[in-house]
Amino acid sequence: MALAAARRLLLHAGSRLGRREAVDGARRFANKRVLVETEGPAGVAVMKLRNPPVNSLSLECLTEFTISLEKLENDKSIRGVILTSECPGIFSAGLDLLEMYGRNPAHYAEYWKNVQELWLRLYTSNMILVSAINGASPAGGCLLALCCDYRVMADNPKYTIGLNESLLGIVAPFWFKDMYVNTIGHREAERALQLGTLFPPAEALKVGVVDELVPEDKVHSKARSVMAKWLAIPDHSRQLTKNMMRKATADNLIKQREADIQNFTSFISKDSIQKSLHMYLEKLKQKKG
Ligand SMILES: CC/C=C\CC/C=C/CC(=O)SCCNC(=O)CCNC(=O)[C@H](O)C(C)(C)COP(=O)(O)OP(=O)(O)OC[C@H]1O[C@@H](n2cnc3c(N)ncnc32)[C@H](O)[C@@H]1OP(=O)(O)O
Repeated sequence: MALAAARRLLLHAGSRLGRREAVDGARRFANKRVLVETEGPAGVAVMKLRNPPVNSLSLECLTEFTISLEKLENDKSIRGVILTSECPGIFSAGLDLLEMYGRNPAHYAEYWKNVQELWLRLYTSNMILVSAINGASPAGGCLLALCCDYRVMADNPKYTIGLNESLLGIVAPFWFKDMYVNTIGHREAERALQLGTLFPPAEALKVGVVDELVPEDKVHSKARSVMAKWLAIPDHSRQLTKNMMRKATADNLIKQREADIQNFTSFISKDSIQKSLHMYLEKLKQKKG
C-alpha cells in the first residue's frame, strides 16, 4: 500500500520536474536513485542509476527504475534508452542483499514482485535499449544488461559481469537462466551458471555476454553510435521482431508469476539460505579489511 502511494507521488513529482526542465530544450527528470536525461530530436533518453555506493537494486531503487521506464515508454517521442551508471566503477551490484536477508516472508514476496515487474518491463520494452556498462555488473546487474538489445562494456579488467548467484549459495531463477541461455547458448550458460562465473571484459565478449568492448572513456559515445544505427530501423518492424524473439521467454514468467513469488519466498526464507547470505555479506565486509 505504502509503495503504491510512493509510486503515485513519484510519478506526479517526476512529471512536474520534467515539465519545468523542458524549457531548456534537453529534458530531465530525476528520482532519488535514477536520473533520466532526454536529448531532444534524436528521441534518446539516458538513464543513469545512482544508488551509491554500488547501485544495489533496493526496493526503492527498483520502484523508481520501473516508474522511470514507464514514463519513458509512455512518451511517444522517446525511441531509445541508454542505460548506464553514475556510480564510479560499478554498473550495478545486482539485487540488494539486505532486501533478501533477515526480513519476513511478506517483505520477500513484495520485493520479488517488484524484481519481476522491472524485468518484464525492461525485457519487453518497445524501446531500443543499449547498456553502457561502465563498471562491475554481477547477478542482477548483469540481468539489467542482458535485457538490453545491445551491450557496450568498458574494457577494464577490474570489471566483471555474469550471473554469480551460485557463489552466494542461491540459485538464479528460471527466467534469469532463460535469458542467459538466449544470449550465450545452453552449454555456456550451463557452465557459467553452475560456476557462478564473473567474466572479465575480454571473456564476456568472447562468450557473448556483451557485444562490444571499448576504452572506458568511450563507453558513452559508442553507446550513442550504436543507438543511431538501431534508430535507423523502422520502429514497427524492429518492435515486432523483438517481440517475436522475446515473447516466449517473457510469457514463461507471466504465466507463473505467483508461483515464482512463492518459490522465491520459501527458498530465501530457509535457514540454510539465510546462513549462506549471512556468510556472503560477512565476506564482503571482511574484504575491506
Ligand atoms: C529461487 C530464486 C532464489 C534466489 C534468487 C535471488 C537472485 C539474486 C540475484 C542477485 O543480484 S544477488 C546479488 C549479487 N551481487 C553480488 O554478488 C555483488 C556483491 N558485491 C560485490 O561483489 C562488490 O560489492 C562490488 C564488486 C559490486 C563492488 O566492490 P567495491 O567497490 O569494493 O565495494 P564493496 O564490496 O566494499 O561494497 C560497498 C558496500 O556495498 C555493499 N554491497 C555490495 N553489494 C551489495 C548488494 N548486492 N546488496 C547490498 N549491499 C551490497 C557492501 O556490503 C558494502 O557495504 P558496507 O556496509 O560494508 O559499506
